Parts: sequence; C-alpha cells; structure tokens
Amino acid sequence: MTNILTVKNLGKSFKSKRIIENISFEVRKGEIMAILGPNGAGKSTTIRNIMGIMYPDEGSIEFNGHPENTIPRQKIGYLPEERGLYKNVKVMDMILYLANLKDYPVKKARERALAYLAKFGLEGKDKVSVEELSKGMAQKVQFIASIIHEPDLLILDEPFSGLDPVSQETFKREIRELANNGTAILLSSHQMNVVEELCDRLFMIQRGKKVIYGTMEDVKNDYANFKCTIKGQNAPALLEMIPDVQRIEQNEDVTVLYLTQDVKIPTWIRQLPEELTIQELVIDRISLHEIFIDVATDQHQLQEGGVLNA
Ligand SMILES: Nc1ncnc2c1ncn2[C@@H]1O[C@H](COP(=O)(O)OP(=O)(O)OP(=O)(O)O)[C@@H](O)[C@H]1O
Repeated sequence: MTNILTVKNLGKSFKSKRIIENISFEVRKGEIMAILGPNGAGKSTTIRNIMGIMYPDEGSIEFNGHPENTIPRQKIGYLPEERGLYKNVKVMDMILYLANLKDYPVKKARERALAYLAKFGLEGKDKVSVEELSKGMAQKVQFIASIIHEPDLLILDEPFSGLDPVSQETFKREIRELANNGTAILLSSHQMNVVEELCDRLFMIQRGKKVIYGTMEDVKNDYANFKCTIKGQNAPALLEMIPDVQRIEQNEDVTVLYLTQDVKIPTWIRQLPEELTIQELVIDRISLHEIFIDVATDQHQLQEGGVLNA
C-alpha cells in the first residue's frame, strides 16, 4: 500500500525536557491508523509537528513524496484537540472560509457542506451562527470543515470526545467510508473500544517513545494474553498456587487471573486445583483497553524493543 505520510526518527524537546524521541511510523492510503498513549505521552506534540504548527528538533516528515518544507498542507485535513470556531459567524460561512484557505472551489465546498450537514442531522443549520450550536453540533461542523476539501490525509485528534453514542456511530461510519475511498487517516483517541473496532493499525507511544506498532490483529495476537475469570469464593493462597499467572485481581467472589503469554490453555485448565470453587468460568483474551492499561502502567512484559513489525 502507498505511504501517504512517513514520519522518521522524530524528536522534540521543550526547554531541556525531551518530549518525543525517535518516533517513526507511516500512514498508508486507505487505512485508519491510531496513535495512542497515556495523557502527556506526546501524541499531540507528534501531530503538531506533522501539521507544521511546531518544528521537530530531529527527524523528518514526508507527505506524498514531499519533504517537510514543501508539504502541500491544503491536502491535509485536521481536527485539532482544541476545538475552535469563530463564534458569531454563520456555519456555512465558517466552512467556506476554511475551504477557501485550502484553495478548494467555493461552489463545490457549498454543495459538499450541505450534503454533510444533512448527513449529520444538521439540515438548515447552515444559516445559524456557530455560537447557537450545541457542543456536539459544533464538533460535527468542525469535522465537516476538516474534510470539506477532500484531503489525502486526515488527522483527527480525539474526534469522539463529547459526542453522544448515536453521533459517535455516525462519525465512525463516516471515518470508515473516507478510508474506503482512499483517505489516509491518523486518529488519536482514548476510547479503546472504538479504536479496536475502527482502526487497521496502531502506534502506541509512552513517555515520548514508541512501545507498540503494528496491525490490530498482530497487536492482539502478540499482546492480548488470555485471562480467566472465575466466579466463586476462593482464598488468595489457593489462587496463588495456580501456575502461569502473571497477575491476580479479586473483587468479592470474582477473580480474574491474567495468564502469561505462551500459556497452552488445555494444559493449563488441567492444572487447576480440585479445591477451587467454580460457579462460572470464562477464558478470553484481554481487550485493547486492558493492553493499554498494562503498557501504560508498565505491567506488560514487552518483547525486546517492545515493537511489532507493522
Ligand atoms: N508548548 C509546550 N511547552 C512545554 N511542554 C509542553 C508543551 N506542549 C506539550 N508539552 C509537554 O509535552 C508532553 C506531551 O504532551 P502532549 O500534549 O503531546 O501529550 P498527549 O499525548 O497529546 O497527551 P493527552 O492525551 O493528555 O492529550 C507533556 O508533558 C506536556 O506537558
């Protein structure tokens, strides 16, 4: 697949503090790539460097074959983390103003804006001023503004925050459709269930450094260890006898045993102590949400270098 964006060995410091270090990844045509990490990990700093809002101290950024200083930024769409639209301007004027900044034909932008407003349930809001919109409505308008000019690369920083579940579904559908039509999408989100469902690949960053990079499938295969949930009153001493357990969590009569990476489930089940009280038992893999928590709290034993091949 064609690389639309190539980020190589990006590094940035503020004063003497290293914020991001050796960040390298690609975003390909037609894919949804997630950039994930705990608060303060360096996601927005990475995005701001890509957008040319700040300049990297080290490394390079290439977009569609263009090096950093010649990137045609009108082919990039950006929904920033900080939402901001001019308050006393009409919705349509706002969208057309932003389309014009991207050198996009006004007539075409108006047609697209009306179609998108209708798609997002905002028919008739084109003549309303931005300050009359609810937070979710304003976010939809800002999303429309970020895609109005048919960008090749779309960068979405926390696109789902503040949206109700129905609007989240609408956004998810639209983002998938844009990718299916060839847009390369880089998306930052803290909602792991949405990321798991929507994204093709992910890049996880912690304290400014890459910790996981790969397809959703590879990440799940390599990091989503099995966990066993047992319902029944069991003494900690008995649970601690069970082999291949990395961590035990107990909450009243529910115990979750987090298993080590290469455990063979049929063999493991046969080793469970006879005395164990089992009213219910479920074995499944941990979710991306749990992988994230493990990585962010340094509980996961990452492989050497901690990185998958993307
Ligand atoms: N202009 C700045 N000056 C100094 N430090 C900064 C500046 N911008 C960001 N930082 C620091 O850089 C680090 C990374 O911040 P960044 O906003 O990139 O994180 P993030 O991963 O996007 O976090 P969040 O999930 O909270 O949005 C933080 O420690 C932050 O305090």
